[in-house]
Amino acid sequence: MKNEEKIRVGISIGDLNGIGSEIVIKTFEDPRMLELCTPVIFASTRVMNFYRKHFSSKINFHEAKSLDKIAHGKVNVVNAWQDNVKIEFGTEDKTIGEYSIKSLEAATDALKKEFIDVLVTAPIHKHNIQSDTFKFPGHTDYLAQQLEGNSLMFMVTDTLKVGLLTDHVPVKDVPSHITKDLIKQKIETVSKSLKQDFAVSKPKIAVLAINPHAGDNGVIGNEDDTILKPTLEELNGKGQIVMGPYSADSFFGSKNYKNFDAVVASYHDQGLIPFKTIAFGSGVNFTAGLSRVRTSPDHGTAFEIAGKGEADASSFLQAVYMAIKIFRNRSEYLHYSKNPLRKASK
Ligand SMILES: NC(=O)c1ccc[n+]([C@@H]2O[C@H](COP(=O)([O-])OP(=O)(O)OC[C@H]3O[C@@H](n4cnc5c(N)ncnc54)[C@H](O)[C@@H]3O)[C@@H](O)[C@H]2O)c1
Ligand SMILES: N[C@H](C(=O)O)[C@H](O)COP(=O)(O)O
Repeated sequence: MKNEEKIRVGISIGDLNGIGSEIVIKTFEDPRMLELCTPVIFASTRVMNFYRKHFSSKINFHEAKSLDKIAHGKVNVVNAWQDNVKIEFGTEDKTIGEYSIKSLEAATDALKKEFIDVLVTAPIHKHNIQSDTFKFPGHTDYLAQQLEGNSLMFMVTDTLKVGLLTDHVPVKDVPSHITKDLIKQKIETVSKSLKQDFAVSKPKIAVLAINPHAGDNGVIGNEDDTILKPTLEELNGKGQIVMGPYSADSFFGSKNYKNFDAVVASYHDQGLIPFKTIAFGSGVNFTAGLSRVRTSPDHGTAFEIAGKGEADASSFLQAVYMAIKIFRNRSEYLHYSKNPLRKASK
């Protein structure tokens, strides 16, 4: 990216029958957004114009005929398909699911080839995206395979950050996934992301217990004593500030989370219920730990309100802001860590 150019924000359109199109249009119909960034929507001009009419929006789309024709100052649309697609808001449809994957694949390819700087994904429907060729439970898992690094589902706002040890894992399988190596890798990723993506120089991290009341000395499970505690001790011995395991039930109610830069939860709902309760609408789902930046809003396809003009676009807007902020922080961090200030000679 040249310095004088705006950050190019790639957008995968998500499930065409969900609220993705509405939140994307609501976000970019404000012309001030074009002063901040250059949006590039991966869908089709035909389908985007259908949405424009449906939502009676004044937004104008610019068809970028190829990735090197992305125009600054415009809301670009790259055709990820040419077909005529029938939209039926609120309907789960396998064929529609295929278009969400075409959009995601085209956007990911552009991200890898650096035609876009960051990726913001509108919500997909996890059931109708499944096929013989696409068997991922979500964006995080797909991008983990496409990009370099160790992925981490990191739910973030400016003041609350929750990372997960396990993400799209059925509850019955959670304990077998939580190994010492996984804990070390995820906490290391949280720590690195706090430094490079959020400019926290000495991260302070809290870890939630796996079992109720941290197992109560083995009365309610022993994983906290046998796996989590010794691993946290080891990490602390290496200079990280990692505290816990804390009983998860009272951790957010007591406001203890405010004492930390990030909280690590053992499994999806342990972390996402408090996060979405506190931050629904302003929260952002960030895939940390990978070679490129991807964010998304903290909600799904919301089929029951799709097409009605009722969708709240604030979380998508925050996802765009957050992707830009992380991209800038990371670029700065990488620049300065490659060129550290020389020590003064004695
Ligand atoms: N990033 C993603 O792609 C993503 C994120 C979460 C869920 N999902 C998927 O979406 C599908 C539906 O999931 P769900 O029903 O559990 O969650 P959901 O977020 O779609 O809906 C939960 C509730 O919140 C409401 N809601 C959600 N977003 C809203 C918005 N922007 N404005 C107003 N109300 C909103 C919905 O109407 C519903 O009542 C599932 O397949 C799920 O896996 C995808
Ligand atoms: N766990 C996410 C959430 O509830 O917001 C959601 O499933 C999306 O996951 P991906 O980002 O992997 O699609």
